[in-house]
Amino acid sequence: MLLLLVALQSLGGLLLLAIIQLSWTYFTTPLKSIPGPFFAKFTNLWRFFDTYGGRPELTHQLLHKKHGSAVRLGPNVVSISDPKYLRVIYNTRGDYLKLKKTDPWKSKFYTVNDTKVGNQIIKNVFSTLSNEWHSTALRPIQKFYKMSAVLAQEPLVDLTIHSFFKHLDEKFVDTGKACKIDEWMLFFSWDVIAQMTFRRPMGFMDEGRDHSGLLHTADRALDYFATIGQIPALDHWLAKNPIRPIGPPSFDSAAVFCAQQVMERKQSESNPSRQPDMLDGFLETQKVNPEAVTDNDLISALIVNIVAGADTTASLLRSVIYYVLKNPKVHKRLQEELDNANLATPVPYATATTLVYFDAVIRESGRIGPGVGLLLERIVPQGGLALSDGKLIPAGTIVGMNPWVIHQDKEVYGEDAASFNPDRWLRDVASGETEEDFQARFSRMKATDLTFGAGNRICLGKNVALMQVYKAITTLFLTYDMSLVDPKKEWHVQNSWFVRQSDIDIKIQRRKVTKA
Ligand code: HEM
Repeated sequence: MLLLLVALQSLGGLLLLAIIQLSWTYFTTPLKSIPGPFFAKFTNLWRFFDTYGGRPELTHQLLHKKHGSAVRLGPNVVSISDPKYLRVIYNTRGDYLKLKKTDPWKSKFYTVNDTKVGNQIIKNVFSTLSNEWHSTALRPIQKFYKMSAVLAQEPLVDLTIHSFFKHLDEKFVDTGKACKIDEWMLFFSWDVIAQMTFRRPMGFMDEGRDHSGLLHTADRALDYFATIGQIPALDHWLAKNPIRPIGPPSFDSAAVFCAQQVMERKQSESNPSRQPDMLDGFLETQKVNPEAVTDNDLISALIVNIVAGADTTASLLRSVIYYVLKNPKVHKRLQEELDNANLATPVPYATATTLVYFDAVIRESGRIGPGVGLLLERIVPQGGLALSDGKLIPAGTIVGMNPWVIHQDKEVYGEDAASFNPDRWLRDVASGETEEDFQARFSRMKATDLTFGAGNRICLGKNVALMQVYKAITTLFLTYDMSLVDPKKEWHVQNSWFVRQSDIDIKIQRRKVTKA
């Protein structure tokens, strides 16, 4: 009985302490005047559950509609939607850090993405919070992501497109079966990035399924990253638990695969007539400067290529296909442009970029359905962030923009910002828009585009992704007639930082006009 009383008293004490702490947070915070959901002002549990629900980008859109351009999503977290601040928060100086390790402010969202091998925490170019570490890691490999270097691998993309179409023909065109194009775009994107990286696909298209379980692992890892990233302190007790890690399945198999590729390549005879891939480039750099590029650095760079570059590209590919098939007029106009352009197949990247309407379709798909769907979190530096309404967001606050929110800005994208309309990326001759006005509007839209992030931490693989997408989509729409099995059905979307779309079943036939 006495024991029970003591337990109840202790529980009561703890509860009281928690209430005092929450009230203290609520009443003393300098962010009191920033509106937002009531519970978000006390605890990050609000955003944890919102993200767990799978569609946080929709909540963020609604909250900004209701409260304006600054919304509080956590006791120390503010979401910003005013495009004016995009170049302030995501600048090239990098003073709005993902967070310095020594900072007391505890964002650590990105560190959830670190991996733990034994007792060692392994960071990567994406997850690191330090600008110094970031520059050191990037310096030796950055040149391989420039468009000139990426173009040298175009034949490897062609090879993967040929293989993709062979599978589409055999499995769906010849049999008349419906194709789950959402899955096939994922198989394609993992195989194509592996081709460019190691001159070897991961085998998803050949198997026609997630034969290694890697795709499932990637999904679970992202679910974990997105949700636990809202209360990053939990990561220490879960995946990074010092005694027994409790978390998503690890990327061990991907790490082993990458390590094998490095070892095999080092042991194989060099063959100058072979199509070079990214690993060749990385190894060459290591030869010149072995201190700057260790084997571990190599493996880490290879893993990042696969992990950051496959799901994201699949997301954009699916967006384009879904929106085009949902909009028959857009589909028709796109096919007309492709048919009239006298294109070779697979379509060369340099030619694809000259197709004006196609380019508008890609930009619009990335705008309306960006592949990343949470705040790109940064920390306000010394001096704070002054908002135009006079409020000051103090140093140490976590701020960020969600591409799904900022891409809906009506002042930049027009009153119909919520709809899919590739025409917004073209000059509106019918209503008398001058070339000069169009260029100004176009530049503003581009400057507000956060599809690939911005500033010093902008997407490293943007050129890689664009080459894959421009080539695959032009060649796909040129070669096949595709339609949704049920044109009224909506796709399913799961936002786990990367946005995963599913339930896109299509019918597919070869078009008469072309032969691949
Ligand atoms: C359509 C495809 C892609 C999209 C939409 C996309 C989107 C993004 C975004 C929004 C960021 C910024 C994240 C932040 O600021 O928090 C980012 C960073 C990054 N992306 Fe991509 N990405 C794509 C493809 C790729 C590819 C193909 C690769 C690699 C080959 C890649 C590698 C990276 C890396 C390494 C970073 C971290 C850069 C840094 O912090 O310096 N991405 N990506």
